[in-house]
Order: sequence, then C-alpha cells, then structure tokens
Amino acid sequence: MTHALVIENLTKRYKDFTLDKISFTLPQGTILGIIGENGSGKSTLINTMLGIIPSDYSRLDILGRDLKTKPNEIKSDLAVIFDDAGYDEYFTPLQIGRFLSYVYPNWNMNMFRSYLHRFGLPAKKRLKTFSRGMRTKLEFAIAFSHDPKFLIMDEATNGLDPIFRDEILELLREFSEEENHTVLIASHITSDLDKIADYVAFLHQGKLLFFQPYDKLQNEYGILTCKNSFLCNLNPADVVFYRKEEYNCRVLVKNRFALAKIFQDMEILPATLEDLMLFYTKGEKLK
Ligand SMILES: Nc1ncnc2c1ncn2[C@@H]1O[C@H](COP(=O)(O)OP(=O)(O)OP(=O)(O)O)[C@@H](O)[C@H]1O
Repeated sequence: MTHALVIENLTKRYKDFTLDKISFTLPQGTILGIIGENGSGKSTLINTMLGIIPSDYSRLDILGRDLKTKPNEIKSDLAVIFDDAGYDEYFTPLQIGRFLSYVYPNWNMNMFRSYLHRFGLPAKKRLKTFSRGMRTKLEFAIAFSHDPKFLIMDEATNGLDPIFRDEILELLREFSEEENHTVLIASHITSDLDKIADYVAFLHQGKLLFFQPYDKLQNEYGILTCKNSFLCNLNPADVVFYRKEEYNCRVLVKNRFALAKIFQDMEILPATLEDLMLFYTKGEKLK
C-alpha cells in the first residue's frame, strides 16, 4: 500500500517549545484529524511537514516521495488551506482562477466556476468585499478545482457556518472515497472530526500522545458516569483518567465493552474526541 504520509522523528525546536520526535504513517485514501489544545504544535507540525519551516527528521515522505529530494513533484499534488488565504484583495475569483490556470497543470476552470456557483460566491466581485467565510469558501473552490491527491487544512473550517461546514464535510468524504485521495485536518471543531476522521493524531505540548484509527478509539474508550464513592470499585488499570464534577464523577475507561459486561447496570458511552482531549489534558489518574 502507498502511504500518503510517512513521518519519522520529526523535531522542531523553538526557544520555549519543542515539537518532539513525531512519528506516524498515514495510509492513502483516509482522513486524518489532528487535535490538541492551543499551542500544542498542530500548525508547527503542518508547516514543518510541508517544508514551510525547517525541521529535523529521519524520514518525511509525502505521497511516496521524499520531501528533501522531490519537493516540487509533491507540491503539484497538494492543496493546502490555511485559516488565512492571503490572496490580493483587489482580485476577483475569476481573475484568481485565470492566474491559477498557469500555476496548476490540472486546473479545471469549468469545475472552478461550478464550485463558485455551488458555494454562492460572486465570480466578478473583488475579494475585499468578501466576508471571512466567503474567502474560506473560495479556498475550498480552488482546492477542489486542481485535482489534488492530498488536501491539507489548518483550522480552515473555523469561520464557516454549520450548514456550509456540513457541506464541506460531505465534500471531503466524497473526495477521500474517490480515487484514494487523502485529507489532513487540524481543527478545534472536534465534533466535525468525530464525523469524518479515519485516524486521529493527538498532540499535547509538542508530543504525540497517540495516533490511532478512529474506530479503535471508539471501540476502546468509554465514559462512565458514577458517584465519587464508586471510584474505588474500579480497577486502576481500566481507568485512563477521571474528573470529579459537582455531584458525579466522569471516568474515561479502557476496554469499554469488557467493563460493560462487569457493570451491567451502568451506562458506558463511547468517548468523543472532545472527551479524550478534556480527560487527557485535565483528568486525574486513579492510584
Ligand atoms: N516562529 C516561532 N518562534 C517561536 N515559537 C514559535 C514560533 N511559531 C510557533 N511557536 C510556538 O510553538 C508552539 C506551538 O505553536 P503552534 O502554532 O504550532 O500550535 P497550534 O497547536 O497550532 O496552536 P493553535 O491551536 O492555537 O493554532 C507555541 O508555543 C508557539 O508559541
């Protein structure tokens, strides 16, 4: 199987922050969600991975090509959407489209026009009249119109209304299912990632806490709600973290199906990505 991304020991040191020996392998045709609190290193990982900022690593392959020796071949197969696009405010989408037809060998102007129409974007109005969400929509129209094999997004859906976000999630799902395309999304909107991620990478203070298939997370982790006094009945090996709340205690447990058999009268719900983030960053260990 060709991998969309192979990262081994990727390290970036700033004065007060280190992205520390990140390693994972992402299969082609999948959607990876990168989660983590503010400042955990998500953008740094994306920027180093794309060679935008220098870093150390023992291996970094994108779509089967080595970033050091084949950067240009890699770039033509990538679409990258950042929070802030940075196109000149005085251009219209049509002018940008004409310009991009010289940049991307596979640029499809008809497809671009049809995405502008689909996303309700005026083709002949200057970008300075566009709202933040409209600019992001334009970014997506551009990304889907040059036939990329790998779409990378850093907080790209943040300024979008829930209805358009849902449409984008649907488009991303179609995109990854067709022709083995791969998607990487760093986002704080973990509920979106719950809907579409095949893999999840969780960064915490520059370290990769885990890189796991989403289904495995769903099958493994659960949330058990109980009285504080019930905690002593749990085996610490089954408890990842717990959080005491006003009246109850919420516990992030492992092996949720096995535990559900033992505690049959208790509900153990699957953990969402937001739960995992909260427990891993704010939870307590059971001793
Ligand atoms: N050019 C730089 N020089 C020094 N430190 C930097 C630089 N760029 C980023 N950092 C630091 O690296 C850390 C990780 O930042 P990064 O932007 O990767 O986090 P993030 O997870 O994307 O955060 P957010 O969710 O807030 O966007 C932060 O502590 C930040 O201050």
